[in-house]
Amino acid sequence: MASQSDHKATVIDGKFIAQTIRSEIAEEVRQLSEKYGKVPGLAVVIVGNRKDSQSYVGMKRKACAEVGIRSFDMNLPEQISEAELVSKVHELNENPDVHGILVQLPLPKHINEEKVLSEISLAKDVDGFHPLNIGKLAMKDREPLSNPALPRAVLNFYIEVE
Ligand SMILES: Nc1nc2c(c(=O)[nH]1)N[C@@H](CN(C=O)c1ccc(C(=O)N[C@@H](CCC(=O)O)C(=O)O)cc1)CN2
Repeated sequence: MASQSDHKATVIDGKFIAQTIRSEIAEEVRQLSEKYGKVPGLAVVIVGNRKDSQSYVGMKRKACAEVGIRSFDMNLPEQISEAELVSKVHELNENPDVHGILVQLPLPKHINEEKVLSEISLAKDVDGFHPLNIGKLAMKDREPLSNPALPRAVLNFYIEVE
């Protein structure tokens, strides 16, 4: 039986691993653009002025820029209605240059988060927060969208290539 002393602690260098993954993604994005003329696009939607949310969103937009993913910034006012926000999500669903959508949480109290998240196209749900993606609803007559053949840069994006 293995004793505790048989196990050596390994220090994980998270910054190095993150940098390695980002470099790999940057290369995959470059190849995707070169081969198919398609640049992955991520829409980052933020509602209101919460400092923490703004900071997370800023980091996500910066990370996109670093690897060559085009980010579509949508900064919406705190007072936006649920119906208006859903309509913005629908616009992004229809935009062929937007391959991934994330809505920063939490949303203001007057907005039903689950309703908004359920309006994000399943194919563009980068957070995987859609009720179908988190398994709150059963998949009916649908093929799972995750395709292991897609490179990591587009794992959560769905880009149709000819
Ligand atoms: N659309 C989304 N909204 C929110 C998410 C999300 O994943 N998608 N998560 C949080 C906010 N958030 C990112 O947006 C986030 C919060 C906290 C952390 C985290 O790892 N915290 C660590 C500290 C990390 C560090 O210091 O480097 C911790 O708490 O231990 C990551 C992401 C809500 N909204």
